[in-house]
Amino acid sequence: MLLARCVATARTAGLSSWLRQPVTIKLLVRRPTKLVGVTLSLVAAPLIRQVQCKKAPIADVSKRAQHLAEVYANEKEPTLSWADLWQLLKPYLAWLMGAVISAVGVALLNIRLPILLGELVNVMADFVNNSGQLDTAALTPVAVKLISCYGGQAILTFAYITFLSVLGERMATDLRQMLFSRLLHQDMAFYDAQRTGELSARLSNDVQEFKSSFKLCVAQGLRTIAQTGGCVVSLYLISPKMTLVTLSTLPLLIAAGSIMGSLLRALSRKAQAQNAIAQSIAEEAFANIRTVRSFAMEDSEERLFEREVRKAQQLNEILGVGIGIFQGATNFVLNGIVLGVLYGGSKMILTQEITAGDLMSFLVTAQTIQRSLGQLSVVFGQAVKGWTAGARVFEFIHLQPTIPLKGGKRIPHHALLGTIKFDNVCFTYPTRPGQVVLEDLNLDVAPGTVVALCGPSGGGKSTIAALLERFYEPNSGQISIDGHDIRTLDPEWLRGQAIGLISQEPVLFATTIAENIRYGRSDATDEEVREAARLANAHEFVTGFPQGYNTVVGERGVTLSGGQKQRVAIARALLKNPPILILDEATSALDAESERLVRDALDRAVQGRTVLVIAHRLSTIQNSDQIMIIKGKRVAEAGTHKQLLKKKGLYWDLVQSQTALD
Ligand SMILES: Nc1ncnc2c1ncn2[C@@H]1O[C@H](COP(=O)(O)OP(=O)(O)OP(=O)(O)O)[C@@H](O)[C@H]1O
Repeated sequence: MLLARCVATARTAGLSSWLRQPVTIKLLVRRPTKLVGVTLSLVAAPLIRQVQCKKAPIADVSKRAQHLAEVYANEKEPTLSWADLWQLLKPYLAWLMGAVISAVGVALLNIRLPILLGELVNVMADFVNNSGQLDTAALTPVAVKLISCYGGQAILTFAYITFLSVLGERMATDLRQMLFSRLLHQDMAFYDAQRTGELSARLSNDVQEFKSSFKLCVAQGLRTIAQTGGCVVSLYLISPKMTLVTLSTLPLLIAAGSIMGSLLRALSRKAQAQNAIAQSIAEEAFANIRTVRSFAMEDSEERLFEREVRKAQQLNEILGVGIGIFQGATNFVLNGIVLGVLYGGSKMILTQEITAGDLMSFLVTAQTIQRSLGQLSVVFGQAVKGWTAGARVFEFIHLQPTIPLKGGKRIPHHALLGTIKFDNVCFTYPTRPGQVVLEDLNLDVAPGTVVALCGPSGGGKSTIAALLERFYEPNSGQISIDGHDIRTLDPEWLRGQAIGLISQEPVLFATTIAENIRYGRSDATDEEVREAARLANAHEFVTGFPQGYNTVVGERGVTLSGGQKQRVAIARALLKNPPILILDEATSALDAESERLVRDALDRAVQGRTVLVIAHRLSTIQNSDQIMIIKGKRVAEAGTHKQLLKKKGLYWDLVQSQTALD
């Protein structure tokens, strides 16, 4: 095919006629140039095609991870206080005490067991040496003690594991609930700055890590500490002098341990932050899977995730090495101490301060301590991780929102007219303090009227709606409803009953249609839900589904069309029956038929309410009682459609641009 194309192209280039022509200088120069050009293009075209057909190179999406890393690097290190821990443990003190007593009991039995075994060996050695007969009278008490000890150990082990499991699970549940509740209460500005992946990482991974570490620390830590304490007493009984000399090394050990501990904590924090970055990337990819798919970015996302997960792996490996060094060094130092005891002890034997038997007992007990401390260093490594995880959880639990969710005045439903007033409102978003969005904005909305807010994109229309719902506080100025400053009104009442918001991209929950509509008012009857759906032009399509109102809509309502989602959202808002309604470009994302249905529903919805319509379409704008053009951080023009048309100016420009759109 390529060859055929070559020939054809050569023909069009006039190869045969060129060959038949008389040779001139001009011809010699011009035609070969043309031919070379054609030949080159013949060769180049498939190559270019091939290059174009090749899959686009994987885009560099690393900035996302880089941005996340910067966010984490700028965070200050969260801390966990003993008071936090106490607050968490207080309701479960009985379980904790049960666990502590059982764990210490197991430890004490562990100290007792070797002694009993020794006694048993002595009794057996006695009858082997002396009579050769089994002396059951001497053997039975020791055997009974030993069996009771084993039995006690089994029961206590069962008890402390059970107590700890109950305690750990209840504490983790409380922690999750506390964190979730505190997160739900945070200001919108907090959510503007946070990532959902990070929040869910704290809610699941960090709480899990904290719980496991706590259980391990109480179980193993307590046992080993009790064991060590018991052995130190035994040591003291054998030789007070040698015990005190050995213990004098403790402050040095503790100091070294603390330094190492803080290094490990820093490492652990880094590793956990990196885990959260990887999780954020995965969650974002899942949440935006349609965008990922439609841009064929699976490979890029995969690469990005792999890179970040590998970084997390490396940091965790370094942390593992750090913990390994710590444990190795601890063992080395402890062995050194045992050696030192041997050296000092042999000198004491020479000076007849202790017997060789005492030295032997001292060494065996010291070795038990050494083993316990070795285990303790493992516990310590885990404690570092748990402490960091706990600190990350409590960091958000301690965060105080600036706008409360509850508390304040409520205007009775029958007395609420729905007058809205913005007085010299200035506002900048907390996450972008350098950009003034509204400056001395004044706005008056009479009760029961429909006011269209229009104007250029980014002018601040949605911001006005957000301020009215008190998602943010204005920097200065006042917003009032029926003359009441909204800061004095109960936000729960304001958002839950006074104002209904229908936005451009309504989000539904992954449950049935009925439940999604009932989100507007949880005590609504089935008939009220249906009535709201009828008003919102949703009843017909809902009953067309095989499962009707019990149809599950998928995550964020993904299994419904845009228009259907919008109508369910309108039904949800109508069920609330709010005196003030905000329609934030509620129909702009719909096709003509869906828009007709939705607009029809909205026309019914606005009856008898004060309505703020954030509108782009001329048909919506001109049907409003009043039009306000938001431009230059304030209301640039206001009036009815007719009044503004007379003035021409800004509104005229808008009408011109919108006519084409409509
Ligand atoms: N959460 C936020 N944090 C920081 N800045 C924001 C936030 N939301 C909006 N902005 C900025 O505030 C300005 C006003 O945005 P707003 O959404 O109110 O405009 P709009 O008039 O509704 O625009 P559009 O018609 O395009 O929806 C814009 O410059 C926008 O970038």
